[in-house]
Amino acid sequence: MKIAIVGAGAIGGYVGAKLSLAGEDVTFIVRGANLEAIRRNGMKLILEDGSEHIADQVKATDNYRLAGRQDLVILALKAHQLESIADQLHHLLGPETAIVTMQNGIPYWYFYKHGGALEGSHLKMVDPTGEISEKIPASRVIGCVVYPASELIAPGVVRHFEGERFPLGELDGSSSERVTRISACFVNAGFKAPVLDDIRSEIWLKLWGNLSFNPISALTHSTLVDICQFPLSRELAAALMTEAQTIAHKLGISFRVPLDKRIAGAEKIGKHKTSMLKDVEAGRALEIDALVGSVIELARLTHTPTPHLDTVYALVKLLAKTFEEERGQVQLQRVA
Ligand SMILES: NC(=O)C1=CN([C@@H]2O[C@H](COP(=O)(O)OP(=O)(O)OC[C@H]3O[C@@H](n4cnc5c(N)ncnc54)[C@H](OP(=O)(O)O)[C@@H]3O)[C@@H](O)[C@H]2O)C=CC1
Ligand SMILES: CC(C)(CO)C(=O)C(=O)O
Repeated sequence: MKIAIVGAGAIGGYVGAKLSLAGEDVTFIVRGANLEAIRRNGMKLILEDGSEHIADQVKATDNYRLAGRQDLVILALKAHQLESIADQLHHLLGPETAIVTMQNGIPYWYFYKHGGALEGSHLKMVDPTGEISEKIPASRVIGCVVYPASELIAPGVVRHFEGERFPLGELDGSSSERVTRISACFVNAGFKAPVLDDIRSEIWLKLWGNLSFNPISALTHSTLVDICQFPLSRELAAALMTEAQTIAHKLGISFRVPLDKRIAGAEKIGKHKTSMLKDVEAGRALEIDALVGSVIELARLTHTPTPHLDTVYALVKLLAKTFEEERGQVQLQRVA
Protein backbone atom coordinates (compact mmCIF):
# COMPACT_ATOMS: atom_id res chain seq x y z
CA MET A 1 0.00 0.00 0.00
CA LYS A 2 1.20 3.54 -0.71
CA ILE A 3 1.14 5.22 2.70
CA ALA A 4 2.05 8.76 3.77
CA ILE A 5 2.70 9.41 7.44
CA VAL A 6 2.28 13.09 8.27
CA GLY A 7 4.40 13.85 11.35
CA ALA A 8 7.35 11.51 11.89
CA GLY A 9 7.51 11.87 15.68
CA ALA A 10 7.04 9.24 18.38
CA ILE A 11 3.95 7.54 16.99
CA GLY A 12 4.39 8.39 13.30
CA GLY A 13 8.00 7.21 13.38
CA TYR A 14 7.07 3.95 15.09
CA VAL A 15 4.12 3.17 12.81
CA GLY A 16 5.92 4.23 9.63
CA ALA A 17 9.05 2.24 10.41
CA LYS A 18 7.09 -0.95 11.12
CA LEU A 19 4.90 -0.57 8.02
CA SER A 20 7.97 0.00 5.88
CA LEU A 21 9.83 -2.95 7.38
CA ALA A 22 6.77 -5.07 6.46
CA GLY A 23 7.14 -4.01 2.82
CA GLU A 24 4.67 -1.13 2.52
CA ASP A 25 5.60 1.91 0.38
CA VAL A 26 5.97 4.53 3.13
CA THR A 27 6.63 8.26 2.75
CA PHE A 28 7.18 10.42 5.82
CA ILE A 29 6.03 14.02 5.54
CA VAL A 30 8.55 15.55 7.87
CA ARG A 31 10.64 18.65 8.43
CA GLY A 32 13.87 20.04 9.86
CA ALA A 33 16.62 17.86 11.31
CA ASN A 34 14.30 14.86 11.34
CA LEU A 35 13.88 15.11 7.56
CA GLU A 36 17.64 15.27 7.01
CA ALA A 37 18.29 12.32 9.33
CA ILE A 38 15.61 10.08 7.77
CA ARG A 39 16.81 10.96 4.26
CA ARG A 40 20.37 10.08 5.24
CA ASN A 41 19.83 6.94 7.32
CA GLY A 42 16.19 5.90 7.16
CA MET A 43 14.16 5.63 10.39
CA LYS A 44 15.85 3.67 13.18
CA LEU A 45 13.47 1.80 15.47
CA ILE A 46 14.63 0.57 18.89
CA LEU A 47 12.24 -2.00 20.29
CA GLU A 48 11.37 -2.89 23.91
CA ASP A 49 13.89 -5.77 23.86
CA GLY A 50 16.68 -3.38 22.78
CA SER A 51 16.85 -4.74 19.22
CA GLU A 52 17.51 -2.12 16.54
CA HIS A 53 15.85 -2.09 13.10
CA ILE A 54 16.49 0.34 10.29
CA ALA A 55 13.66 1.16 7.92
CA ASP A 56 15.95 2.30 5.11
CA GLN A 57 13.38 2.01 2.35
CA VAL A 58 11.24 4.88 3.66
CA LYS A 59 10.99 8.08 1.66
CA ALA A 60 11.01 11.43 3.41
CA THR A 61 9.96 14.83 2.13
CA ASP A 62 8.48 18.14 3.20
CA ASN A 63 6.87 18.54 -0.21
CA TYR A 64 3.30 17.21 -0.30
CA ARG A 65 3.02 17.67 -4.03
CA LEU A 66 6.11 15.51 -4.64
CA ALA A 67 4.84 12.82 -2.28
CA GLY A 68 1.71 12.67 -4.44
CA ARG A 69 -1.47 10.65 -4.16
CA GLN A 70 -1.59 7.89 -1.57
CA ASP A 71 -3.79 4.90 -0.75
CA LEU A 72 -3.64 5.80 2.92
CA VAL A 73 -2.64 8.91 4.87
CA ILE A 74 -1.85 8.55 8.57
CA LEU A 75 -2.05 11.77 10.58
CA ALA A 76 0.43 11.33 13.42
CA LEU A 77 0.71 14.92 14.62
CA LYS A 78 -0.55 16.28 17.91
CA ALA A 79 -4.19 17.46 17.74
CA HIS A 80 -3.23 21.15 17.89
CA GLN A 81 -0.84 20.69 14.95
CA LEU A 82 -3.47 19.43 12.48
CA GLU A 83 -4.45 22.92 11.36
CA SER A 84 -0.86 23.61 10.23
CA ILE A 85 -0.97 20.80 7.64
CA ALA A 86 -4.64 20.97 6.58
CA ASP A 87 -3.99 23.26 3.63
CA GLN A 88 -1.42 20.95 2.02
CA LEU A 89 -3.16 17.64 2.55
CA HIS A 90 -5.13 17.64 -0.72
CA HIS A 91 -1.90 16.83 -2.62
CA LEU A 92 -1.90 13.40 -0.96
CA LEU A 93 -5.54 12.60 -1.68
CA GLY A 94 -6.85 10.61 -4.62
CA PRO A 95 -10.53 9.72 -5.02
CA GLU A 96 -10.24 6.68 -2.70
CA THR A 97 -7.57 7.79 -0.22
CA ALA A 98 -8.47 7.00 3.39
CA ILE A 99 -7.14 8.98 6.36
CA VAL A 100 -6.38 7.43 9.75
CA THR A 101 -6.33 9.96 12.62
CA MET A 102 -3.98 9.01 15.46
CA GLN A 103 -4.55 11.86 17.91
CA ASN A 104 -5.38 11.38 21.58
CA GLY A 105 -8.50 13.14 22.80
CA ILE A 106 -11.86 13.98 21.25
CA PRO A 107 -11.29 14.17 17.49
CA TYR A 108 -12.49 17.03 15.31
CA TRP A 109 -14.75 14.61 13.39
CA TYR A 110 -16.56 13.36 16.53
CA PHE A 111 -20.09 14.26 15.40
CA TYR A 112 -19.75 13.15 11.77
CA LYS A 113 -22.10 10.17 11.23
CA HIS A 114 -22.82 10.30 14.96
CA GLY A 115 -26.58 10.41 14.63
CA GLY A 116 -29.05 12.03 16.99
CA ALA A 117 -29.59 15.66 17.91
CA LEU A 118 -25.87 16.56 17.86
CA GLU A 119 -25.14 15.11 14.40
CA GLY A 120 -22.79 17.43 12.53
CA SER A 121 -21.95 19.62 15.56
CA HIS A 122 -18.64 21.43 15.27
CA LEU A 123 -16.10 21.27 18.13
CA LYS A 124 -14.27 24.57 18.51
CA MET A 125 -11.72 23.24 21.00
CA VAL A 126 -10.16 20.94 18.42
CA ASP A 127 -11.02 22.83 15.26
CA PRO A 128 -11.15 26.50 16.23
CA THR A 129 -11.54 27.96 12.73
CA GLY A 130 -13.33 25.06 11.01
CA GLU A 131 -10.38 24.69 8.61
CA ILE A 132 -9.57 21.15 9.76
CA SER A 133 -13.11 19.84 9.08
CA GLU A 134 -13.16 21.65 5.77
CA LYS A 135 -9.78 20.42 4.49
CA ILE A 136 -9.53 16.99 6.11
CA PRO A 137 -12.91 15.58 5.11
CA ALA A 138 -14.42 13.31 7.75
CA SER A 139 -15.89 11.14 4.98
CA ARG A 140 -12.34 9.86 4.38
CA VAL A 141 -11.53 9.27 8.04
CA ILE A 142 -11.05 5.97 9.82
CA GLY A 143 -10.95 6.50 13.60
CA CYS A 144 -8.10 5.01 15.59
CA VAL A 145 -6.99 4.71 19.20
CA VAL A 146 -3.27 4.66 19.91
CA TYR A 147 -2.34 2.35 22.80
CA PRO A 148 1.43 1.99 22.25
CA ALA A 149 3.93 4.33 23.89
CA SER A 150 7.03 5.53 22.05
CA GLU A 151 9.36 8.51 21.82
CA LEU A 152 11.46 10.17 19.13
CA ILE A 153 14.75 10.18 21.03
CA ALA A 154 16.83 11.83 18.29
CA PRO A 155 16.17 12.90 14.69
CA GLY A 156 15.42 9.70 12.77
CA VAL A 157 15.50 7.49 15.88
CA VAL A 158 12.36 6.24 17.59
CA ARG A 159 12.21 4.15 20.76
CA HIS A 160 9.20 1.94 21.37
CA PHE A 161 8.35 1.30 25.03
CA GLU A 162 5.26 -0.87 25.03
CA GLY A 163 2.01 -1.77 23.28
CA GLU A 164 1.08 -2.62 19.74
CA ARG A 165 -2.69 -2.08 19.65
CA PHE A 166 -4.30 0.36 17.21
CA PRO A 167 -8.06 -0.37 17.18
CA LEU A 168 -9.68 1.06 14.03
CA GLY A 169 -13.25 1.94 13.16
CA GLU A 170 -15.39 3.56 10.50
CA LEU A 171 -17.20 6.60 11.90
CA ASP A 172 -20.57 4.98 11.07
CA GLY A 173 -19.49 1.70 12.65
CA SER A 174 -19.60 -0.30 9.41
CA SER A 175 -17.04 -2.94 8.51
CA SER A 176 -16.19 -1.47 5.14
CA GLU A 177 -13.78 -2.91 2.65
CA ARG A 178 -11.32 -0.03 3.28
CA VAL A 179 -11.16 -0.43 7.07
CA THR A 180 -10.75 -4.20 6.68
CA ARG A 181 -7.89 -3.63 4.22
CA ILE A 182 -6.13 -1.14 6.50
CA SER A 183 -6.52 -3.45 9.49
CA ALA A 184 -4.97 -6.32 7.49
CA CYS A 185 -2.07 -4.07 6.48
CA PHE A 186 -1.46 -3.11 10.16
CA VAL A 187 -1.67 -6.74 11.29
CA ASN A 188 0.82 -7.73 8.59
CA ALA A 189 3.23 -5.16 10.09
CA GLY A 190 2.92 -6.75 13.54
CA PHE A 191 0.27 -4.49 15.10
CA LYS A 192 -3.01 -5.51 16.67
CA ALA A 193 -5.67 -3.63 14.73
CA PRO A 194 -9.16 -4.91 15.50
CA VAL A 195 -11.98 -3.28 13.54
CA LEU A 196 -14.50 -1.92 16.06
CA ASP A 197 -18.14 -1.08 15.42
CA ASP A 198 -18.02 1.71 18.06
CA ILE A 199 -14.68 3.50 17.82
CA ARG A 200 -16.00 6.41 19.93
CA SER A 201 -16.40 4.21 23.02
CA GLU A 202 -12.79 3.08 22.65
CA ILE A 203 -11.68 6.71 22.25
CA TRP A 204 -13.42 7.57 25.55
CA LEU A 205 -11.81 4.62 27.31
CA LYS A 206 -8.32 5.85 26.40
CA LEU A 207 -9.30 9.47 26.99
CA TRP A 208 -10.58 8.62 30.49
CA GLY A 209 -6.93 8.23 31.53
CA ASN A 210 -5.62 11.15 29.51
CA LEU A 211 -8.15 13.73 30.74
CA SER A 212 -7.35 12.94 34.37
CA PHE A 213 -3.77 11.69 34.73
CA ASN A 214 -2.19 13.92 32.08
CA PRO A 215 -3.17 17.32 33.56
CA ILE A 216 -2.61 16.15 37.16
CA SER A 217 0.86 14.92 36.23
CA ALA A 218 1.65 18.12 34.32
CA LEU A 219 0.62 20.24 37.31
CA THR A 220 2.35 18.15 39.97
CA HIS A 221 5.26 16.53 38.07
CA SER A 222 4.08 13.16 39.39
CA THR A 223 4.17 9.77 37.72
CA LEU A 224 1.12 7.54 37.20
CA VAL A 225 1.80 5.33 40.22
CA ASP A 226 2.36 8.38 42.45
CA ILE A 227 -0.96 9.91 41.39
CA CYS A 228 -2.83 6.64 41.89
CA GLN A 229 -1.32 5.83 45.29
CA PHE A 230 -1.70 9.25 46.90
CA PRO A 231 -5.32 9.19 48.18
CA LEU A 232 -6.13 12.84 47.39
CA SER A 233 -4.91 12.73 43.77
CA ARG A 234 -6.52 9.31 43.23
CA GLU A 235 -9.79 10.84 44.43
CA LEU A 236 -9.34 13.82 42.10
CA ALA A 237 -8.63 11.53 39.12
CA ALA A 238 -11.76 9.52 39.95
CA ALA A 239 -13.84 12.73 40.21
CA LEU A 240 -12.61 13.91 36.78
CA MET A 241 -13.34 10.50 35.30
CA THR A 242 -16.81 10.39 36.86
CA GLU A 243 -17.72 13.75 35.30
CA ALA A 244 -16.43 12.53 31.94
CA GLN A 245 -18.40 9.30 32.29
CA THR A 246 -21.64 11.25 32.85
CA ILE A 247 -21.05 13.25 29.66
CA ALA A 248 -20.09 10.15 27.69
CA HIS A 249 -23.16 8.24 28.86
CA LYS A 250 -25.36 11.09 27.62
CA LEU A 251 -23.66 10.68 24.24
CA GLY A 252 -24.46 6.97 24.13
CA ILE A 253 -20.98 5.74 25.09
CA SER A 254 -20.49 2.53 27.04
CA PHE A 255 -17.31 1.86 29.02
CA ARG A 256 -16.24 -1.78 28.78
CA VAL A 257 -13.97 -1.36 31.83
CA PRO A 258 -15.20 0.00 35.20
CA LEU A 259 -13.60 3.14 36.61
CA ASP A 260 -11.69 1.41 39.44
CA LYS A 261 -10.15 -1.04 37.00
CA ARG A 262 -9.14 1.79 34.68
CA ILE A 263 -7.33 3.52 37.56
CA ALA A 264 -5.72 0.23 38.62
CA GLY A 265 -4.49 -0.19 35.02
CA ALA A 266 -2.79 3.22 35.12
CA GLU A 267 -1.29 2.45 38.53
CA LYS A 268 0.23 -0.75 37.16
CA ILE A 269 2.13 1.22 34.48
CA GLY A 270 4.23 2.47 37.39
CA LYS A 271 6.76 5.33 37.51
CA HIS A 272 5.71 6.53 34.07
CA LYS A 273 5.52 10.21 33.14
CA THR A 274 2.48 11.07 31.02
CA SER A 275 3.01 12.64 27.62
CA MET A 276 1.74 15.97 28.98
CA LEU A 277 4.35 15.96 31.75
CA LYS A 278 7.03 15.10 29.17
CA ASP A 279 5.80 18.03 27.05
CA VAL A 280 6.02 20.33 30.10
CA GLU A 281 9.58 19.20 30.80
CA ALA A 282 10.59 19.63 27.15
CA GLY A 283 8.94 23.07 26.89
CA ARG A 284 6.56 21.89 24.13
CA ALA A 285 2.95 22.99 23.60
CA LEU A 286 0.47 20.93 25.65
CA GLU A 287 -2.47 18.91 24.26
CA ILE A 288 -4.91 20.51 26.71
CA ASP A 289 -7.80 21.40 24.46
CA ALA A 290 -8.03 17.99 22.80
CA LEU A 291 -7.79 16.11 26.12
CA VAL A 292 -9.72 18.36 28.52
CA GLY A 293 -11.16 21.43 26.76
CA SER A 294 -13.07 19.33 24.23
CA VAL A 295 -14.61 17.27 27.04
CA ILE A 296 -15.78 20.48 28.72
CA GLU A 297 -17.23 21.59 25.36
CA LEU A 298 -19.17 18.30 25.25
CA ALA A 299 -20.28 18.92 28.83
CA ARG A 300 -21.77 22.26 27.78
CA LEU A 301 -23.52 20.63 24.81
CA THR A 302 -25.01 17.95 27.07
CA HIS A 303 -25.77 20.32 29.99
CA THR A 304 -23.50 18.45 32.38
CA PRO A 305 -21.88 20.24 35.34
CA THR A 306 -18.10 19.66 35.46
CA PRO A 307 -16.62 21.51 38.47
CA HIS A 308 -13.52 19.31 38.71
CA LEU A 309 -12.79 19.34 34.97
CA ASP A 310 -13.29 23.13 34.88
CA THR A 311 -10.84 23.65 37.76
CA VAL A 312 -8.12 21.41 36.37
CA TYR A 313 -8.58 22.94 32.90
CA ALA A 314 -8.13 26.47 34.30
CA LEU A 315 -4.96 25.47 36.13
CA VAL A 316 -3.32 23.64 33.27
CA LYS A 317 -4.20 26.43 30.81
CA LEU A 318 -2.55 28.91 33.18
CA LEU A 319 0.50 26.65 33.32
CA ALA A 320 0.66 26.63 29.50
CA LYS A 321 0.21 30.42 29.32
CA THR A 322 3.02 30.98 31.81
CA PHE A 323 5.28 28.67 29.81
CA GLU A 324 4.45 30.44 26.56
CA GLU A 325 5.28 33.79 28.13
CA GLU A 326 8.56 32.44 29.50
CA ARG A 327 9.44 30.99 26.09
CA GLY A 328 8.64 34.35 24.52
CA GLN A 329 10.98 36.05 27.02
CA VAL A 330 13.77 33.58 26.26
CA GLN A 331 13.36 34.17 22.53
CA LEU A 332 13.39 37.95 23.02
CA GLN A 333 16.55 37.67 25.11
CA ARG A 334 18.19 35.60 22.35
CA VAL A 335 17.25 38.22 19.73
CA ALA A 336 18.63 41.01 21.97
N1 LIG B 1 4.02 9.27 22.12
C1 LIG B 1 3.21 8.37 22.64
O1 LIG B 1 3.65 7.41 23.29
C2 LIG B 1 1.74 8.48 22.43
C3 LIG B 1 1.18 9.49 21.69
N2 LIG B 1 -0.18 9.51 21.47
C4 LIG B 1 -0.79 10.57 20.67
O2 LIG B 1 -0.28 10.53 19.36
C5 LIG B 1 -0.30 11.84 18.78
C6 LIG B 1 1.10 12.13 18.25
O3 LIG B 1 1.94 12.24 19.38
P1 LIG B 1 3.50 12.00 19.36
O4 LIG B 1 3.89 11.13 18.24
O5 LIG B 1 3.88 11.63 20.73
O6 LIG B 1 3.98 13.49 19.08
P2 LIG B 1 5.41 13.97 18.57
O7 LIG B 1 5.53 15.39 19.01
O8 LIG B 1 6.46 13.01 18.95
O9 LIG B 1 5.24 13.89 17.01
C7 LIG B 1 4.56 14.84 16.25
C8 LIG B 1 5.44 15.13 15.07
O10 LIG B 1 4.72 15.96 14.18
C9 LIG B 1 5.64 16.86 13.62
N3 LIG B 1 4.97 18.06 13.11
C10 LIG B 1 4.27 18.98 13.77
N4 LIG B 1 3.79 19.91 12.93
C11 LIG B 1 4.24 19.56 11.70
C12 LIG B 1 4.10 20.12 10.41
N5 LIG B 1 3.39 21.24 10.21
N6 LIG B 1 4.71 19.51 9.37
C13 LIG B 1 5.42 18.38 9.55
N7 LIG B 1 5.60 17.78 10.76
C14 LIG B 1 5.01 18.37 11.81
C15 LIG B 1 6.54 17.23 14.76
O11 LIG B 1 7.73 17.73 14.20
P3 LIG B 1 8.49 19.02 14.79
O12 LIG B 1 9.32 18.47 15.91
O13 LIG B 1 9.26 19.50 13.63
O14 LIG B 1 7.44 19.97 15.29
C16 LIG B 1 6.71 15.88 15.45
O15 LIG B 1 7.82 15.17 14.97
C17 LIG B 1 -0.72 12.78 19.90
O16 LIG B 1 -2.07 13.10 19.81
C18 LIG B 1 -0.45 11.97 21.17
O17 LIG B 1 -1.28 12.33 22.25
C19 LIG B 1 -0.99 8.52 21.92
C20 LIG B 1 -0.47 7.51 22.67
C21 LIG B 1 0.90 7.42 23.03
C1 LIG C 1 0.44 7.17 29.88
C2 LIG C 1 -0.95 7.54 29.48
C3 LIG C 1 -1.76 6.26 29.38
C4 LIG C 1 -1.54 8.41 30.61
O1 LIG C 1 -2.86 8.68 30.57
C5 LIG C 1 -0.98 8.28 28.17
O2 LIG C 1 -1.69 7.93 27.27
C6 LIG C 1 -0.19 9.52 27.95
O3 LIG C 1 0.84 9.70 28.57
O4 LIG C 1 -0.60 10.34 27.12
